[in-house]
This record gives sequence, C-alpha cells and structure tokens, in this order.
Amino acid sequence: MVGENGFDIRFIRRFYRIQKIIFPRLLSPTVALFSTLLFLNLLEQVVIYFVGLVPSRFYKVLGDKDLEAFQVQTAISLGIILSISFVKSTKSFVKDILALSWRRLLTQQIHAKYFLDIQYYKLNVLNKELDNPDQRTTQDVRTFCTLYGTVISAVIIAPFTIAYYSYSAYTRTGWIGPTASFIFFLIGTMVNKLLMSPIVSLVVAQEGKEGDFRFKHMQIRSNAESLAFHDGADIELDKCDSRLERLLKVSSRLINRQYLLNSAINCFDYIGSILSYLVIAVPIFTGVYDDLDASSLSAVISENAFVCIYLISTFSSLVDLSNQFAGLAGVTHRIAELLEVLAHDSGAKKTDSIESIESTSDGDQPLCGDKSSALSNPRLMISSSDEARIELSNVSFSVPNGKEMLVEGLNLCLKTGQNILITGSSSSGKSSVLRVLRGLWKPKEGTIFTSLPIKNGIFYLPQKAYFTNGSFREQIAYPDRISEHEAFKGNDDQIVEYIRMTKMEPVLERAGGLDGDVDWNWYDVLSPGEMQRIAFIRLFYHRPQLAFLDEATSAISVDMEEILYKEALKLGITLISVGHRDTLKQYHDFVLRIEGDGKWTFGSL
Ligand SMILES: Nc1ncnc2c1ncn2[C@@H]1O[C@H](COP(=O)(O)OP(=O)(O)OP(=O)(O)O)[C@@H](O)[C@H]1O
Repeated sequence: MVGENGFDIRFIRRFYRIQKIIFPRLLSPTVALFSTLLFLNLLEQVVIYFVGLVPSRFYKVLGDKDLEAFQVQTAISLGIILSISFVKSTKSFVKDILALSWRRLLTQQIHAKYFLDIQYYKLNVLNKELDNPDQRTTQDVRTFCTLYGTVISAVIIAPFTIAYYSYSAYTRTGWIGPTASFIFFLIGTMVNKLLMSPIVSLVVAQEGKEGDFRFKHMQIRSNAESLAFHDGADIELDKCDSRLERLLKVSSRLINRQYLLNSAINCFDYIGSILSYLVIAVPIFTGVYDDLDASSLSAVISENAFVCIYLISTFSSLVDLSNQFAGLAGVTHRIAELLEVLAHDSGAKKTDSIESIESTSDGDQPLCGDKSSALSNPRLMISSSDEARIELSNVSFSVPNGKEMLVEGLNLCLKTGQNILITGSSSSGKSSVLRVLRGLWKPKEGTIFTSLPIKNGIFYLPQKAYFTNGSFREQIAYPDRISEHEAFKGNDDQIVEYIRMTKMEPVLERAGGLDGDVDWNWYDVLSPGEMQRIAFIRLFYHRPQLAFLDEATSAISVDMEEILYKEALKLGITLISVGHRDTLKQYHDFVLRIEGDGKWTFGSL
C-alpha cells in the first residue's frame, strides 16, 4: 500500500479519491466557492486583457496628441486598474476561505476514521508501516489545501485563456504564433515531467522526516521533567540533531532536484519572452502593417506584443506551476496513504468482535459453567443477560507480530462477584491479558465471550490513565461527556465526598473547582499518585459491574489503596486487578498467575 510515490497513475487515482472528499456533493458550499474562484480567475483573465491593452491605447492617443481622448483613456485605465486589484484580492480571499473549508472536510474525514474504534492505537502502536499520522493529518492536509486552490484553478482556467489568446494571436500573426507557443509548451512540459517525478517522492520523504523531527521535540516537551531528572540533555541534543540531519539531508536532495527544475522553469520563462518577439516580428517584416501610420503601428505592435506575450506566458505559468504541482502531488500521496490504511483497517472487524477459533480446552475449565452458548458461535457473542461476564476459552496470544506465545490455552471466567488478581513476574504478559480482553490485541486462538459491550458495565483503568484537556469534572466523567450526564452535575456532594476520601481537595482547589476553566496538560501538573486517585474517582463515578485495574495503585500508599479498594467493593464493583503487591490479595477471591513461556495457573486465594 505504501511504496514509491511519483507523478503517475497512482497519483491520479489518489488525487481523485481526495476530490470526492473535498467536493462531497454537486450542491455543496465548496463546489459553490470553487465555482466562484474559477469565475474570478476567468474574470481576472478578461480584466488582464484590458489592462494589457492600456499601453497601446495610450500610445495611440499620445501619438495623435488628442487631449480629450487622453483624458477619457486615463479615466478608463483607472477603472480597469481598480477592477484588476479588486478581482485579484477577492480571488485570493475566496481561495483562502476555500482552503479552510477543504481543510475542515478533509481533516474531519480523517478524524472520523482515525477515531473509529481504536484505529489511532493500531496506527500509532501496532502499524508501523505508516509514518507520522499526526503530521499527515495536520501539516500535510494544510499544505494540500493551500496549494490546491492555486494550482488547480490555474490549470482549469488555462485552456480557456490559451484558446482565446491562441485565436487572437492567430488573427494577428497567422499560424506561427499559436504553433510556436504550443511546441514551446510541449517541450517545457516533457522536460518538467521528467524532472518532477523524483521531486514528488522527495516531498513525500521530506514530510515524513519533518514529522519524525517534530515528534522528537514533542517527546521532549511531554517528558521534560523526566528528562530534567535524568539530566539527559546531551543525548537528546544528539538525537534531535541526528533527526534534524536526516531531515536536512532529504531537504537538500530536494533542493538539488528543485534547482534543476527551477533552472528549466527559468529557462522556459526567458525563452518564452524572446519567442514572443520572434512571433510578432513575422508580420512586421513580412509587410503586413506597411500601410499603417507611425502612431497606429506602435499601437498595433504593442497590442500584438501583449497578445503573444500573454499566450506564451500562460504556457510558461503552467510550466512554472511544476514546483507547486510536485509539492501538491507529494502531500496528496501522504494524505491518501493515510486514508487507505484507515479504510483498510476500518474494513476489518471492530475490536469487540474478536476473531476466535473454536478449540478444545485442555487446561483448567472456565468458571462460568455454562459455555455452550459461547462455543456455539465462534465469533464474539453478547448475551442479553444483565450480568457482566467475560469468558475466555482456550485463548492463546503473543505480542503483535510475535511468534512466542505469552499465554497459551487460557480458560477463564470473569463475572460479577468474583474478584481476580492477575500476578506474575515482570513482562510475563499480565497487562497483555487486559489488552486481549479489551480487543487491542487479537488472540491467535480461542474464543472470547462477553456479555456486555465494553462501554456498558465493563471499565478499564490502564497503567497510565488518560487525561483529556478540560475541567476536573471532565476528567472524572471521562470517557463520558459532561453534557450526557446532567444527573452527575446534580450529584456534586457525592463527587466532593470522593475527592475528600482520596485527599484530592488541593488539586480541586488549584483546578478552580469541578468546573474551573483550566487549560492544563494534566500529565504535567499531577503526581503519578494523584493521577491514580483521579482514575479511582472516575471508576467510582462510572460504577461499572466489572473493572479491570492495571497496577492502578502502584503509586499510592498501602493505606490509600485500602480506602480505594474497599470503596470499590462497597459500590459492588467486581475487580480484576493486575498487580505485584501482596496487600492486594485480601481484596480478591482468585489468583491468575502468568508464569511466562505461555504457562499460567489459576486458583483460589
Ligand atoms: N505494543 C507492543 N508491541 C510489542 N510488544 C509489546 C507491546 N507492548 C508490550 N509488549 C511486550 O509484551 C510483553 C508483555 O508485556 P506486558 O505489559 O503484558 O507485561 P506485564 O506482565 O504486565 O509486565 P509488568 O509487570 O512489567 O507491567 C513484554 O515483553 C512487552 O515488551
């Protein structure tokens, strides 16, 4: 899917795919705005024609020493100049508005796919085939939308301008004007096509390296405190410099290629201007204008020169667009690659629908007892029962794309009322059991049955809780929106009680209360223990039937751990905890021990 990118048929396919996004319907605002832009472009060409005639008209009235005609001509010229400046600035205004509308459509389309299910996780953690999806969604889309308005409107209008000026040139100079211009354009296009293709791939590569470089800085920005403790500035400086070097290496290759292309473009520009004079010289030297007086001759020469020069310059301006076109093609490939990967992944099953292969259990039996319904359908099965229940039958999994099994033939029943502690040595695969249950990783074998959708009755507290931007209340309600939970707003006493219980009042105060308008990156302003305590308040607020806690109290004192676990159990939440601490055992009924090398044991506590 991702490969060598050039100016080829694949580019045309990808370009077409993006058209369908930025012009969703025939009667859409972007179509209306784009039509306005085309109209303004056309109008600009018409007004330019009159601007081009201004000098010849002045030559005529000055040559004739006609004061009255001179005054009229001055007034007309002023009107023409005002018109061209109005048309040009309006065109630029409409182009900018269009770029914004396109950016909205394109980015929203990417967002809709990126946030569908857990695509962002697959793309950023599992699928390393595609570099920097963030760069593609932000910078590349912006570049595309900015270049598109300039390049495409010029390309669409050019044939009309060329047709008109070819005809005008033909009536003034005969066939030689248009033919010479066209041959000139053909040669220019062929040379530039050869020079452009490598530029497109280099633009794609450069944007990727740009993303890598920016990501490195983002890593430092997000982990500035850890870096400061380690005093690792020297290493990070080297790493940043090395990414910068890689970026600059590609950029300088791109500049070299652009140098060749620019040389060709400039060459064609100047040959074009000489060619215009060669073309207008033909009727002069063949005696076509011999019967004109001096002032009429200079007016005609000026008018003809303008028509021929403009025809050739329209061709040259198309050739001049080559560089921008190469840039447009580069970002088109990058955006389309992202859309293709997203479309490909979203075509796969949702994470809830875990691919499963029926197999006979040869380990311990699952605790749920009745598993006939689960095994009758080898895909994900959701029962109508209100009781949260997850059953794993003969489940085996490895790390993504790995061969060695982390856990083999796991049989387990997780259901309300049975609190289970998952233990084992470090890296044995404890958190990975939760990844498989949540559907982040696919098991290689086995069946997973769940009685409730993930968002309804089952809740995960990962090792590192997620904090969104927004108020304290938003952190607690996450992943619900506050507006969805008006009832929650009326229950502030309960929330404040949880905050008091978890000793989070100082943070509440700093945050300006539950609804304080803080623009915090919560990761920068909370200690790990505070993050874990907020995660527990979140758990209490959601009050699910089953909760998976991954080392959720690792940064909290044993006393606080006791308070939190007892409250969770008091609320009737069944806990499946991953943890090392012995103190956790008292809150659980069973222990699943991940032994490593695929082995596991299960028993009562
Ligand atoms: N996204 C990933 N891609 C590949 N391998 C991964 C990924 N995430 C984790 N692993 C690997 O999977 C193995 C199991 O990781 P896991 O997080 O389940 O360990 P754990 O038992 O929870 O360890 P700990 O007690 O240290 O938290 C580790 O070797 C880890 O390096």
